[in-house]
Amino acid sequence: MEISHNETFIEIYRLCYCKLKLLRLEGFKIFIAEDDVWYSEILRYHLELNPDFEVRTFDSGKKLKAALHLKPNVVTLDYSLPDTNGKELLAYIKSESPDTQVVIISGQEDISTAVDLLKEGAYDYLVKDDDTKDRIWKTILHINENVSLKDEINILKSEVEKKYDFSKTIKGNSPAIRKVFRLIEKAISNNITVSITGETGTGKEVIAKAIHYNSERKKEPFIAINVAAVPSELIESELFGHERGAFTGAQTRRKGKFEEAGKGTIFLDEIGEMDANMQSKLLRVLQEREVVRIGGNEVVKLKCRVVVATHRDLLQEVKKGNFRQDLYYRLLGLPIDLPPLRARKEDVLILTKHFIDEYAKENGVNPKKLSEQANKKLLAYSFPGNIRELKAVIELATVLADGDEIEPNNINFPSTDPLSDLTLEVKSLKEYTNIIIKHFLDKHNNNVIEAAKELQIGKSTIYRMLKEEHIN
Ligand SMILES: Nc1ncnc2c1ncn2[C@@H]1O[C@H](COP(=O)(O)OP(=O)(O)OP(=O)(O)O)[C@@H](O)[C@H]1O
Repeated sequence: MEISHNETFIEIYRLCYCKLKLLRLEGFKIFIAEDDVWYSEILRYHLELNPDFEVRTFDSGKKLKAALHLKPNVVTLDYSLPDTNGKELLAYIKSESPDTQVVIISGQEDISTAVDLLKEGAYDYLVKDDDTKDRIWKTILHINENVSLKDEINILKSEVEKKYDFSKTIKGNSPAIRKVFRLIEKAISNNITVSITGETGTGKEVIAKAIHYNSERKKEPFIAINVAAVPSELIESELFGHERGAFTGAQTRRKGKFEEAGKGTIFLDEIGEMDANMQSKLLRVLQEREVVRIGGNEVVKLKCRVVVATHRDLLQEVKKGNFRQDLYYRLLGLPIDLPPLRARKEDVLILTKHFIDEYAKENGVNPKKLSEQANKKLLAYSFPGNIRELKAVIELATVLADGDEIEPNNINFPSTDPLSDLTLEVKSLKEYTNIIIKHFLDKHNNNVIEAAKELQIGKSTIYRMLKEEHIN
């Protein structure tokens, strides 16, 4: 019997050893608290088959407590030690070393005690019998994998944090973006709600993440939700969660985004698109600082920071009656306005260089240069899609450029803007004027009155020019 168990162990061990080796680079500490010395030594023998496991044994609760500062990964705990019981020791371990996982080993099966202990944080409850060693092995393997995954998540998190070190990633040196940097610093050092405004693609989400990943909340979740992208009938349950059976289709209980954010940051993007009914619900949640899942009555305290963004002028929306004034003031907090790219031309070339370098790094090629004419073409364009559009344009230009230099013909704007080519060639004033008139006529479907209105000139001027210049 014993031999077949040994074989099973060694087999499982062989299968899993390589995986464990990959998963963990340092020793995995296992403490066995067991007053039956013989049983304790058998466990130690089996667990030490894995050279990555550092196993220590303790025959009393007192001795185990004295060694807890070594922060074991796992404690296997005999439920009835001579000087204490499993329940008391579990609570002690959880308070002194919260990351330590505790596997309770009991001489007898007692379901209600097992349930109690699991509720209080025990990882598993095993009954001593011939199979216990196999089951401990598997349980420890699970714990080891979980610890490795947690380590991996922490490494990824710190990489994300590095990525959002805003002084390195948010490019730009215009007075406008420098003002934004100063506001981000303010937002980082306190918990005030932040409202970010700016046209699409100006970097609102980048700013929200920079605030989160540079604040004290950086280890907690950053949860983003685009209000405009969620159908209005689902938004309440997305934000606040729901209980099982709260409505047709609610088959399981689900946490809302506020609850998911915990002590982190919730980013409500496109807040200006929220409908009136939902606005009043959100206002109540923000005022009371608590949420209740749909169909439930458990109150969940709100601990997250709120960052909102919109491309709309919210005050204007308040005036038009589309956005609640009280909600507007509750959300305003620290306002950060991101000017469009066309209003910070200094940043266009800085961002262009950044995107060229980024592309080269990602693709393992040398960064290309921008010819002077290509520079001019970029600066003359209005970038309705802002930084997102610039990034796409530069990536395409880098691909299209044959040599080391990006030429104007490699730069293609998705939205054709004839005015952007205006300064590329030297023209007479009359020629410039014709191009402008043609552009505005096109824009208004040849409606002379509308074009004249936008250009703030008389319609007869346009008719005269059409006649003189034979413009169709
Ligand atoms: N200052 C910046 N430096 C470098 N890259 C930036 C900067 N601002 C924005 N970007 C890049 O531009 C793109 C658009 O940014 P982001 O998604 O944050 O814009 P947005 O304003 O939230 O857009 P939308 O309103 O459409 O949601 C992203 O690829 C982002 O990495």
